[in-house]
Amino acid sequence: MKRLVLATSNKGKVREIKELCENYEVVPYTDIIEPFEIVEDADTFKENALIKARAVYKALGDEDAVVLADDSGISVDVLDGAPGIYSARYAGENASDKDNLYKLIDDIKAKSVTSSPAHYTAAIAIITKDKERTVHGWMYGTAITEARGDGGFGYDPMFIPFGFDKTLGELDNAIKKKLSHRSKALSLASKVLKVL
Ligand SMILES: O=c1nc[nH]c2c1ncn2[C@H]1C[C@H](O)[C@@H](COP(=O)(O)OP(=O)(O)OP(=O)(O)O)O1
Ligand SMILES: [Mg+2]
Repeated sequence: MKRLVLATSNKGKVREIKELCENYEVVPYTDIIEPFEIVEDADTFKENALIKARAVYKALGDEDAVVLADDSGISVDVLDGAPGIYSARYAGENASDKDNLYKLIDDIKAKSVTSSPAHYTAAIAIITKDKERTVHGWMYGTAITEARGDGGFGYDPMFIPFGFDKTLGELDNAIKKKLSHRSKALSLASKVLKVL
């Protein structure tokens, strides 16, 4: 089985990517080398995914490694697309998922609405010795001003995917697996990986 090293320290992403890439031995880089800080200072999801994948590829020092990074976030229409690429640090540099979630709820409430169209974006970068590749996936829906359910991670308790009336915190995991920005991006990524 081909080994895929994930350039992430987000346990929610690791769990989802493992579930979605059954044909690979998926290993977070933190299982191989000491975790280190990666500064995600680009201004697009794509460039930030490349920064993470390049940093881990270099740190592994194994030219045959296949490294996959995910940079993702939620964009809320009523907030002109915020937090977007700043999703992980919306409530501050060391903010927890909960801090970010409740700040987003407060900021939507401050617009005097109880919901807003929103979408998730995932950019996936894959690096091998000869090439860098990127793919994207999106999931559209509604951001609401309360947290419901504890499934998924991050902003999932306040996100209702289009066509449903429950949040990703409440819905069965199988639904997110089918619909998510990450699963769509990974489905394209799997086509890239097949030709490696
Ligand atoms: O499916 C999702 N369900 C809920 N929330 C999500 C999802 N996908 C991304 N998100 C949120 C979490 C975090 O606030 C930000 C990602 O930030 P992002 O920098 O890509 O990830 P991270 O810092 O947590 O881990 P790492 O950079 O090590 O991969 O968007
Ligand atoms: Mg990050």
